[in-house]
Amino acid sequence: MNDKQLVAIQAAQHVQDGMVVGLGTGSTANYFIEELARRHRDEGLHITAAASSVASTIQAQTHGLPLVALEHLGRLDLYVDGADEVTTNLALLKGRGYDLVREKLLARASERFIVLVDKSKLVGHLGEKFPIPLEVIPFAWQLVQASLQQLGIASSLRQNAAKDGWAITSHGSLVLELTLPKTFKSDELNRLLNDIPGIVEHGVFDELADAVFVADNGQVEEIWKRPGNI
Ligand SMILES: O=C[C@H](O)[C@H](O)[C@H](O)COP(=O)(O)O
Repeated sequence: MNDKQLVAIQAAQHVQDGMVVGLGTGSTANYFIEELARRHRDEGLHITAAASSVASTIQAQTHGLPLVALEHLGRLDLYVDGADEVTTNLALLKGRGYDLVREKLLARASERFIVLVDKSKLVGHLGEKFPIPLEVIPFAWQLVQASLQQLGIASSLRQNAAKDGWAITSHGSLVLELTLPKTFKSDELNRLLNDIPGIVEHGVFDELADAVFVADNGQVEEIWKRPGNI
């Protein structure tokens, strides 16, 4: 069993009967969906799931999890997802995939948000290893880029790796990737990006995670924001 699978199985133990559970996107979240489906099938665990992307919808359908559309949700009990970077104050960088909007909606609407990473994702500040992704309304990308330039932040459109052209999200947005000229505190960066019109959503998840489960060579450490809140 690899570290991503290990941490996902541990997170699935936090799911209780009757919960509404948000399903993240990515390779780690896929292991969580598999384990949740196994508990649903083998242990009769009764849950309702909400998917954060087209990819996690298909993963849940393939494994036979009952899904509810976001339109029908007012709140969730638990959201479980991976992340690209995690700081010591549990701020996250997400969005190497394409589904920031639904991911942040679910993270915000959930009673608890558990993040699953391996040790390689721990960083000193956001943007240390990856550019910060922004989903932007297609007709606004140059205006958003100009707003960023005024703040001294360079950005470029994400390319579609599989074919010529630009990356397009599930909601038809373009993706701008930012290279930060200096180290920003996560709350400062969050505020700054929230203030720019034309940005649909961005990859800085500040003050949203309740716990980060970190896998390291077959061991899992659970870091809870409020100790004892397990
Ligand atoms: O949009 C992508 C999500 O933020 C993923 O949760 C993140 O990229 C981590 O993915 P993985 O679990 O595959 O490392």
